[in-house]
Amino acid sequence: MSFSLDSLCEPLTILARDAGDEIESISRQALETRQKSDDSPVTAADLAAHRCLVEGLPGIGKAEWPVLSEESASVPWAIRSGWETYWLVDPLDGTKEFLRGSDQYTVNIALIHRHRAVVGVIGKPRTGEIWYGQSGLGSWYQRGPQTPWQRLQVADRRPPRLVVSRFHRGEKTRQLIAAIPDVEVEELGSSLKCCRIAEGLADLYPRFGPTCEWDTAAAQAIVEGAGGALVRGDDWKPLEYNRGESLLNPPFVACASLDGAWRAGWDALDSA
Ligand SMILES: Nc1ncnc2c1ncn2[C@@H]1O[C@H](COP(=O)(O)O)[C@@H](OP(=O)(O)O)[C@H]1O
Ligand SMILES: [Mg+2]
Repeated sequence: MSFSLDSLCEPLTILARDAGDEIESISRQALETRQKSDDSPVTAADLAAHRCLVEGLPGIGKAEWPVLSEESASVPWAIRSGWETYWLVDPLDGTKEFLRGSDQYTVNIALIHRHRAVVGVIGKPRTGEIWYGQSGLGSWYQRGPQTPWQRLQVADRRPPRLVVSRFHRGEKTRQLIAAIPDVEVEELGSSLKCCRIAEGLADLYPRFGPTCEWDTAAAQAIVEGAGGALVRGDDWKPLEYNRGESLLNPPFVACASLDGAWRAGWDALDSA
């Protein structure tokens, strides 16, 4: 790509914090909730963050890069199929967590180039924390606007530490947990599960239930930048983006290592 990705870090970080401020300025008590077709909620906070990102992104990177947002995702495949480089965003990932008063929701911004997530930014609006990653090159964490960036590196522990969704788990996740001896399990909302892996504080995030491309893109760049992987659960290849009409991801795992101590439990599940 004839573009210096390093120059994106500062403006993307500022934009993710601005979108987070939009979310925080809206009182969750007064929120009206509408259900989307996949039965997930959408609120004025999602829409305020969406507007902030859609207005801000064309001024970052190249103006001609399109923006695909969870809140404006109905771009026909006939148009999307011509996109080589575009922004893929989830303005408020973890809306259910937001509505229940938890702080486990995020703003996700990814740059996709030729079907791969090359840059990812995840902001945690309640705390002002930011995770930034460039796939294969490095990932960093910043606690707040004036604090230094820290380099992230995955750590592969035995016995493995799993992170799972609080609301979207399913029977197969339960079976996997039962199949891994001495496993530790932490429940966490949104893409923060992948941030935990990038930080070296978790080893595996299995996701068998449905997710959309904007849920994983930023997280994948950050996990890969920290030395980990985010792969399909069937062929172990990295998740790819904008490959067809559907924006649903297949089942996947994010992990510190594909040969982690959890793998025997996974293989036993597959052959059962
Ligand atoms: N039936 C479904 N189809 C598609 N995506 C779904 C879904 N159920 C949940 N999700 C995705 O899972 C995300 C929440 O994940 P988690 O439980 O790990 O926090 C939701 O993010 P949003 O809150 O952005 O809608 C949503 O995108
Ligand atoms: Mg989401």
